[in-house]
Amino acid sequence: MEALVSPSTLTGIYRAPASKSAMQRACAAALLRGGVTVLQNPGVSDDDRAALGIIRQLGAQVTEIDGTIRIESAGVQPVGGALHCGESGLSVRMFTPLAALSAEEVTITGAGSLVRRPLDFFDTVLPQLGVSCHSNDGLLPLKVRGPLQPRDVTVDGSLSSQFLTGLLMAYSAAAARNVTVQVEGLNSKPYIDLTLQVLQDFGLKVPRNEQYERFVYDDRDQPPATNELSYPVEGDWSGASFLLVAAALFGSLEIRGLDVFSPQADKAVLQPLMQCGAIMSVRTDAIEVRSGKKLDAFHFNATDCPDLFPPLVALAAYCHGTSVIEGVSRLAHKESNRALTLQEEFGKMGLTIELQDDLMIIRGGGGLKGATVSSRHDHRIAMATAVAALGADGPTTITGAEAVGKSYPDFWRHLQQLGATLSLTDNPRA
Ligand SMILES: O=C(O)C1=C[C@@H](OP(=O)(O)O)[C@@H](O)[C@H](O)C1
Ligand SMILES: C=C(OP(=O)(O)O)C(=O)O
Repeated sequence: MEALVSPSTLTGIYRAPASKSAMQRACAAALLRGGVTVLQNPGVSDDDRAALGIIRQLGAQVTEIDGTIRIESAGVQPVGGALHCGESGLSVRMFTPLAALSAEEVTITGAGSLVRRPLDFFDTVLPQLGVSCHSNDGLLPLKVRGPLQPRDVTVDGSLSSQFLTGLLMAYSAAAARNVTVQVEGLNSKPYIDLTLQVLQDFGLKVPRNEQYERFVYDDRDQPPATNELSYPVEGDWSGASFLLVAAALFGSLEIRGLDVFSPQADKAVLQPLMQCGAIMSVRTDAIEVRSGKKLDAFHFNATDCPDLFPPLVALAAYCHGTSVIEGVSRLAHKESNRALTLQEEFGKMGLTIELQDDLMIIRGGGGLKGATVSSRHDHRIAMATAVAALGADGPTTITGAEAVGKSYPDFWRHLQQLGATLSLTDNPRA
């Protein structure tokens, strides 16, 4: 699919979609806690659908009722011995240790860019926990056979926090006692806060977080969950960050459905927006953002919130001066190698981006030109180029526009509803 986006301004009230990070964790936690959970405001992205499919494959009954999702579970009980993770990095990394709670062999597969994303962590760590694990040289498909036994272990958290999320969920489900997960070089730390928050919300055992270096399970038992749990999935700061940036540059939006106290990493988008001088008012019920001021360059460290690079590149393109975003090394293993993809695709619109070690240096304020760019099958590249296109000197064609489905299938419709001039066609050129 192609999106043709013309220069436009956005106005109105915007409601953020459900966070896929929160939704996928909620699916896992509902499977693990057992009994009945009803998810309110469930996510509808491809990654959310993958997580729902996975918990079915792990034995849960999932029913959609009047815009909610009812999950009934008796714990991890694999059905059919296969897990399909779609293109979701979080799903493969979080659900693999959960599948390994069972004594049955489970084969884990994925699609698209996921088949190139590293999983060596499991080859190293799972055998130390009594799990037999065979990967395709550190890639999918994976075969695991548990049952996983929580033990003291030291793991590497530098490539991705998602492995640790999976491990902590598995330890909590196995009611780990007197064991410690030690982590070296953890990145994307707020995602672990979100994991711990979800464990807490679902009544699962929560380890003590010692400076993101040790996660300590004490000797207490966790009381069994009894009552039905109704869980509202929180709004998505990651998807909304594109609209926050768009409003700061080209319009005026009242953004609702975001929890300003959320542990989500991408809430940090407010910092560079404030630093560059965006006109904003942040309240607990809504965030108002509008354009109208010349924005200045900013310096921001995105090591712990790497998904903010794409929207922040769109922001930096229109900020006057040289903006610097730190944390480039975190982008190598996303849906695309995002540092290079951003450099190449924004380059087509006339933006100069330099990559220097861990720094992305963006020379903004010179205006962008309408061009033909590709999402490179990466949802966040499609959304970032769309935001940038709103201020370009002519129309921009974004090929592979369907990529947004991974996290935010309503993205194009929402942009249109807020006043963007855009059309979608089914041309499959990518
Ligand atoms: O746990 C999560 O929900 C995620 C963690 C982050 O990954 P890393 O920990 O690999 O940085 C983030 O980039 C990804 O989109 C979602
Ligand atoms: C990298 C992402 O997700 P995941 O790692 O879960 O595939 C993302 O949403 O940008």
